[in-house]
Amino acid sequence: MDKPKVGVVMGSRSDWETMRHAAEKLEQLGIPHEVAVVSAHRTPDLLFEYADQAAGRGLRAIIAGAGGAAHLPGMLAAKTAVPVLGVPVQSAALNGLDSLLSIVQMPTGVPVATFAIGKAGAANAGLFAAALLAPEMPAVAAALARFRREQTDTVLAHPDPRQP
Ligand SMILES: Nc1c(C(=O)O)ncn1[C@@H]1O[C@H](COP(=O)(O)O)[C@@H](O)[C@H]1O
Repeated sequence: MDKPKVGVVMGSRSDWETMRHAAEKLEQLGIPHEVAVVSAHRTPDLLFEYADQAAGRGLRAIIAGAGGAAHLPGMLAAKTAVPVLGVPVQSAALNGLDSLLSIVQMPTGVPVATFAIGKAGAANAGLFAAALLAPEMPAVAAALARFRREQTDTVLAHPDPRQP
């Protein structure tokens, strides 16, 4: 098994229904990745350990999803220079606006690349990680180019929205 290049982490198992869309894109594009629940609130020591070891283990990006008071992506970014891609998970109380604002409003000096709320954001975070890796992984570059071509072809093949 290839060493993981991307870590997909989330604050709770309940986030998997959203975050699986990131993992599926990585799988589809042939990117070795790992998946784990890591929480700034519930497992703070594990969070620090994960961040401390990320670069040394060869991770080139961390996709971090969390909902509500979504501190996970920002805390990871505080502890590692590995790029953190933050995915706001849709919350029950505030529809994910709380998650989005918690992730996007980072102080200067500690960036988190923030994606859209929910599964579209998760999928795009997976695609963005692929774009980060493409220059050093020709097979990923080719898979990404193929994905985009097929996406375009699908739209062009069905230009009339009245037709099924
Ligand atoms: N935002 C965070 C963090 C964190 O930021 O570290 N850890 C868990 N959570 C979030 O709490 C929500 C509810 O979690 P439960 O469903 O387990 O109660 C989840 O969306 C999770 O991401």
